[in-house]
Amino acid sequence: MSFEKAPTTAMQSGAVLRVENLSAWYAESKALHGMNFDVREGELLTLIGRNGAGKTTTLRSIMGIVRKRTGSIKFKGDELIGRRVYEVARKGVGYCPEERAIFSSLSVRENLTLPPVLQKGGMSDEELFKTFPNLLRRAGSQGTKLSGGEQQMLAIARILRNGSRFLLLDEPSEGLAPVVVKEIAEIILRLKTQGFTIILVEQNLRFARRVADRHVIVEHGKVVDILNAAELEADMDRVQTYLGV
Ligand SMILES: Nc1ncnc2c1ncn2[C@@H]1O[C@H](COP(=O)(O)OP(=O)(O)OP(=O)(O)O)[C@@H](O)[C@H]1O
Repeated sequence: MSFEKAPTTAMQSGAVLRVENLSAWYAESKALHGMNFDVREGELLTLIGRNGAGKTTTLRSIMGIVRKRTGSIKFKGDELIGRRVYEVARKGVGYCPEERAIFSSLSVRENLTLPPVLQKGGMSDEELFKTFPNLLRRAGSQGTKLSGGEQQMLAIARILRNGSRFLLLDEPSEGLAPVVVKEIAEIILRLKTQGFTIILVEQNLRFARRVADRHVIVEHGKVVDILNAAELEADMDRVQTYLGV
């Protein structure tokens, strides 16, 4: 598999998202234990770590899906802790869950147009279909009839249409064939070039390496290391040790 190299991000300005001492719970069970990291405008950051490390919980905590949290999550200076999911979404944060959440009985077009536009500047249907030509071909097909890759594209397209400029993508490559993974990587790189800010949870290190500016390594609900793309390339052993591969 070969990817184009990620475009270098222009010197990033300040943090658009700042996570400080974030802890989170599922009922009485603590899943995050004081996470600290930030994301700069236009940056593509990955969360990497073993199964159960807390990557998905971090995205769900930012989005407000996990409600029981302490610490601070500041988005453009506003505190997100205490906010409801719809309020976070209205601020321009889009979440694409691992399970993709496609309405199976609806067509591609209906899946795209059903959710409300939350922010001005969402992609028009024309732009969307240009970015995702496969979806144009399948516009009338039912959600269940789509391949895994098409479902992933639809899930991403949906949050672009609603105007989100800050994207939380949970394992978009999961379960997809290498050729489709490559297509998704190219779409993500294009979004980055267009100025979207992205947090990507990814187990596929090869995929993560090709698209990201920085990598946040998560272990037992904590950030144990942060490496930029060049540092990761220079010290793959370090990352592989974290991942246990
Ligand atoms: N709905 C839930 N209820 C209770 N515990 C949960 C729930 N979801 C996750 N957990 C627990 O929280 C911890 C962090 O899980 P999380 O899904 O965030 O990890 P992850 O790094 O995303 O791993 P994976 O790639 O396996 O999803 C794990 O111990 C997991 O068992």
